[in-house]
Amino acid sequence: MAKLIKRTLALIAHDQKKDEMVAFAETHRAILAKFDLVATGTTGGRVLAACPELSLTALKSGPMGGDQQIGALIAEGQVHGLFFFVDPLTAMPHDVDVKALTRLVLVYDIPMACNPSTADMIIRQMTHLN
Ligand SMILES: O=C(CO)COP(=O)(O)O
Repeated sequence: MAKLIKRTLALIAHDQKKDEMVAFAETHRAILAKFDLVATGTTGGRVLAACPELSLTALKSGPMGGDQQIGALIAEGQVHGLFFFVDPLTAMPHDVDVKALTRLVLVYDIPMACNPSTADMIIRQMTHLN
């Protein structure tokens, strides 16, 4: 029987990592097209500009609560994978939000990739999900 509900993946990239997120989305656009996507605001805008065919909902920008929105979706069981390209070299005003989000990923055992090489491996494993 056909599956009626697509699984959802979340995409987030800090500013210094957004080009890498766009490259990731372009490389894997065929797989990503099989999922519903959510993203923080600026990341979502960049990905949609590069891959307008994707089904992507852009939430608030990270510093304005976007990480928390994605954390809430994880707590509700609505996110099945997180691709969060983290910048380890820049201090973030919303660092506590980032920590809260990654904590919920651990609580709910959601697959998470924090860099492009891990993201490549995980997305290839996800081809069979949808
Ligand atoms: O800050 C972010 C994640 O912590 C990303 O937010 P934006 O995608 O809105 O830049």
